[in-house]
Amino acid sequence: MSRKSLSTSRRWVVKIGSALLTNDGQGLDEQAIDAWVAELAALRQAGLEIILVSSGAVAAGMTQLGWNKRPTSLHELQAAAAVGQAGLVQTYQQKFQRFQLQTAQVLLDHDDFSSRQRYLNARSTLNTLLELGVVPIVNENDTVVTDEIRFGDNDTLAALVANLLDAEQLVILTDQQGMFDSDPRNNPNAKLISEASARDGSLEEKAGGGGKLGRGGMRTKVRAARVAARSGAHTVIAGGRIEHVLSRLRRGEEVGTLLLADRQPEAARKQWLAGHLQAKGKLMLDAGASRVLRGEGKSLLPVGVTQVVGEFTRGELVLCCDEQGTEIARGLVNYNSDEARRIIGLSSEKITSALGYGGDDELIHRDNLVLSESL
Ligand SMILES: Nc1ncnc2c1ncn2[C@@H]1O[C@H](COP(=O)(O)OP(=O)(O)O)[C@@H](O)[C@H]1O
Ligand SMILES: N[C@@H](CCC(=O)OP(=O)(O)O)C(=O)O
Repeated sequence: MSRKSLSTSRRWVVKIGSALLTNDGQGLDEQAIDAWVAELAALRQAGLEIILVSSGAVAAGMTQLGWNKRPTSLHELQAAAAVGQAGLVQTYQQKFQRFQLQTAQVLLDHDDFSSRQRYLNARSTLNTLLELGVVPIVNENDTVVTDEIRFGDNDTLAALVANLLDAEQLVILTDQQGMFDSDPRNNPNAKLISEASARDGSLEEKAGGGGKLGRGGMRTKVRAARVAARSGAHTVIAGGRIEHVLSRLRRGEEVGTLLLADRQPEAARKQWLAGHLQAKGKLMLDAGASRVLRGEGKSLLPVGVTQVVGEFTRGELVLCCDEQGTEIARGLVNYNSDEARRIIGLSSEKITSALGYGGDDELIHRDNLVLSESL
């Protein structure tokens, strides 16, 4: 059943990562881009709506500026992205034109997802482009974001775009055949995972970081699958160098790793974006925790909580309130209310001794937390 959804879905977000797009850092891999564009164009012409999330601005800019080492300072990365983004989009534009397809550049940042108005605006523009038959090419707006708010990797951005547009499928193309049970760069015996639930907690332990060109590695891809699953989108992580990878996926062939969403799209969407869940309790936060949640989008740790109000079980929705009692976020809690009462105020390493058994470090993981202003 699971691979069948790839053949029947109508809207895909396809993400192509930096590790794939560049010739080992020596500019854009034009031949590879030719092959993906040909496949994407064929899928589009067969009626599948495609949103392309493409990395490569920094890598392309580095070559144009004659730099052979990726800079570490934000301002140099931004300068490289500003130079490279133009060339990147122009490359796609020319290649899609051969198939009589128009492209559009869409640069998004964190604020576009957290502000309801900008979120709705981005959604309607992207939907209009799709209705017009245009292929939107999305990247992070690297030149304006700051360290605190940038996604950094495009896996997260692609998952949020899948949420935004109710895509049924997120396809992440990378430089490995898919997700392995450990990083194949370090373990030659690593085995490819064919299928798992996007919410399988053990995946993150098997996922390592990225290579010298990519940003997030497998870790951000696993997290992206979980984010995509919120709106019901399944995720495939597959090798971008596999011949005809996209058409093979479309045919339902067993390529790469399929991470299944285990919620229906409508339910997930209502829960997370329209805020339709009934809150079962409240966590009162100290000033530090409120600041971190609001400003940095981090997980909520027990140490920052001063009081637990109401009764709830693990996995239920609770409100997070600041010292004034104002709701600042809501999320799905990792402990029931009794356990939460026993661990609040404690640092994460003390959770096991307080409860007599081990559990999550966070009271609410950031993937399960939404700031209330974004609802
Ligand atoms: N369990 C795993 N399975 C596959 N790849 C993994 C795993 N853990 C870490 N990786 C690494 O993730 C890298 C891909 O991520 P990244 O370098 O960020 O590329 P991209 O630019 O495509 O996002 C691979 O080259 C691989 O070495
Ligand atoms: N926005 C950046 C992409 C960041 C990046 O490399 O992400 P990823 O492809 O997920 O490793 C760029 O265009 O260079």
